[in-house]
Amino acid sequence: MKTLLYRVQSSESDVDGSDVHVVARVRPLNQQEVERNDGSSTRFPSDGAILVENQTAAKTFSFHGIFQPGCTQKQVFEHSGMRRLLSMALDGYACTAFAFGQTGSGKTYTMTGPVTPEAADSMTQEKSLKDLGCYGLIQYSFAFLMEKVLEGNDVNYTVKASYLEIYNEQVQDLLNPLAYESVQVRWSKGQGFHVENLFVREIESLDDLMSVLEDGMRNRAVAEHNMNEHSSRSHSILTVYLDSESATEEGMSVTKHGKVSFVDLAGSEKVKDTGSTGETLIEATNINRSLLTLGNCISALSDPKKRTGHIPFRDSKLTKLLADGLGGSGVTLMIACVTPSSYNVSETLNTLRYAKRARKIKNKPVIRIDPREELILKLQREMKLLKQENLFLRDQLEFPHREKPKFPKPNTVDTNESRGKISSNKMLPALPAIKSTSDGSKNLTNLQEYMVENEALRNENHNLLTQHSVDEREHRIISRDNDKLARKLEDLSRTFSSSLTPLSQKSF
Ligand SMILES: Nc1ncnc2c1ncn2[C@@H]1O[C@H](COP(=O)(O)OP(=O)(O)OP(=O)(O)O)[C@@H](O)[C@H]1O
Repeated sequence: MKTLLYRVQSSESDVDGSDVHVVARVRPLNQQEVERNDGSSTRFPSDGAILVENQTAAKTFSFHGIFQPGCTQKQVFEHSGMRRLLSMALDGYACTAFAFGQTGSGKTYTMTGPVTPEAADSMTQEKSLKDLGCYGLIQYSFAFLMEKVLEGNDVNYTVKASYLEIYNEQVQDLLNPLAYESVQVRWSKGQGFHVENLFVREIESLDDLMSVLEDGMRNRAVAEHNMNEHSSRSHSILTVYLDSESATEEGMSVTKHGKVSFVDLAGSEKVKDTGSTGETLIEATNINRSLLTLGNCISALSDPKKRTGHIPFRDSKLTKLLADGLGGSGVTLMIACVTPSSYNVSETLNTLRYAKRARKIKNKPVIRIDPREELILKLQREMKLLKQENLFLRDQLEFPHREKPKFPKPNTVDTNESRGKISSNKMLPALPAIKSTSDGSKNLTNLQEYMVENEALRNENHNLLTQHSVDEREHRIISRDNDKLARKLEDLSRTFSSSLTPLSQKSF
């Protein structure tokens, strides 16, 4: 029987993306580890479970999915939850996929595939999801995204991309490497933490996206040390922005601002193992410091008692830029990369402990949409409900149905309080013409018109309700009067019939 190299947890409870989706990937033993006769410290007892053992103890961890050594890149793409993450980005959510783990554990391999000059050279040859071979999650995701974007399905997408690295606590624009001094992380109320002056490239094809990756990777800081020939000395974030324009049921055009960020973290390293000195030692210190801050944020966010308190996002640029996906309004996939080598068992345990904590983080994902357009949409939906209520009330009162309003300014409501009578013609407010446009000033006009229309409908419904209760009260009073009259009539007829009794029967 063929053994499955990936084991995914079967129950998919998190449908809205509020749980951080966590999977673990174990790479094969490398040549150095084989030559050293390292044993394997990992086993895979059941779906989504990984058991790590050292000389003294064994510990089992459970994740959404486990990828064993020998798993293909395609299997990781298909079964890691990546497709779902991308679909959510296409729907307007801010999504993040990030790989973390010790140096040499396979983060860059998982995200972009093997880093060789040949691989980079062939990157810009137009490819499809089927022929990506050894490429990583990023290229598979690009192919998936562009397939969906070009399909369209009543949605118009505008695609852009940026690529940055955080090197020694400085943000550098990998698509515009000469401009690093002007690239700063800022915070604003509307955007949260964001990078100012980052170069954003317009994308029209899969080829364009591949060249973003290729250009960025060429500029990325890489160095050799004892544990990895091509070790990333920086954290990199490649972001694909997906602005989508679509029509709502009400015929309004809405723009959503989805995005997906692919984060390849630099690996934590024990300097005595990597042998880092000079420049690489400074890099290692910065890498370890920012990863420690990330670890502190994850610890605080995974603890129900601490998650509402202070989270030290501001302590590093990395955590500032990941803040939205960690306990914020984004959707996140984490890939914990580990080596099976018994020599590195304590690092493997550390990575999996962080991954376990990350599973407890709760996000509150929201679709990113222009607040004014969102308000218009809300008003349109409210109007629909008010109109339904209006129809119902008019039916109850046997009033004629509301005519389609033709004039652009609000009308007044006839509040004939003495009788509560409403003239159905007079009270019709304006119904604004609904325009399918995303143009700001027209949107503002629409917004004002909808507010006026909804206010008028609310007033009208209120008056109809008042009218309804007035009618009911009158109905009750008339019924009572009628009852009284009926009783009086009965008394009268009784008196009358007794007055007609023959004289002979009367006793004197
Ligand atoms: N799943 C895998 N299958 C085959 N080879 C792999 C796999 N994962 C990693 N490797 C190889 O292991 C080596 C280290 O991988 P990689 O550079 O991706 O590690 P990393 O975690 O990104 O390290 P660093 O933090 O130092 O950048 C590379 O030669 C890579 O090709």
